[in-house]
Amino acid sequence: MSLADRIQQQFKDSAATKTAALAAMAAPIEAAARRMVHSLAAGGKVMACGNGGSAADSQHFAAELLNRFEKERPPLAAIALTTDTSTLTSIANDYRYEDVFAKQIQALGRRGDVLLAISTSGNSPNVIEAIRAAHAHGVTVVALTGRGGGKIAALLAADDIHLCVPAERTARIQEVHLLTIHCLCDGIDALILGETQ
Ligand SMILES: O=C(CO)[C@@H](O)[C@H](O)[C@H](O)[C@H](O)COP(=O)(O)O
Ligand SMILES: [Zn+2]
Repeated sequence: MSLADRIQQQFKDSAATKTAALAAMAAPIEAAARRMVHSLAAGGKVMACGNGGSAADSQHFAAELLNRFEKERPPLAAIALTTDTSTLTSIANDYRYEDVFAKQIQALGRRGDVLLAISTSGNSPNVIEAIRAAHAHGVTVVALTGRGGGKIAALLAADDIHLCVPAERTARIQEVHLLTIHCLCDGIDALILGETQ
């Protein structure tokens, strides 16, 4: 296959994955946006975590909430747990890499907060420990996964929300994760600004 053909195939696969994901994900994305607005309106905050590309997604989402997405509205309480290298390296060095997000949630998590836990495989141990810490502190989990949700699917509580991309390939899953994050930002803004009910 030529390089041009490979590129064309990636675009086609990405578009097809997004179209296939719509049916499975639209309703839980709506529920997640409503849950986040409910938490923010009650004085809660949204925390986000993940590894690699999902760490970047966590930061992308937190920045769009705290600063702005597409419209003027008040800054929203959001934090990525992936950014403070002193915190991350000291927890990984003194305890375990599995604890890098969980310990931050133990310190910062309050009942009614929301954790956006991102993992394409659903199997990253530090994201799993973050979900356990969230449950222990009354923090609702919105899990953004793929590949059936892996171990995270079995770990979620009844009132958690699972946004699972019906795809197997990490890159395609991540592309739907970014679309999902932008749907959440758009939905949160529309609810806060009274543009939708
Ligand atoms: O962006 C990519 C691959 O596209 C990588 O950086 C990827 O995020 C990393 O391998 C992560 O460690 C994968 O973790 P997870 O999605 O399985 O939780
Ligand atoms: Zn990537």
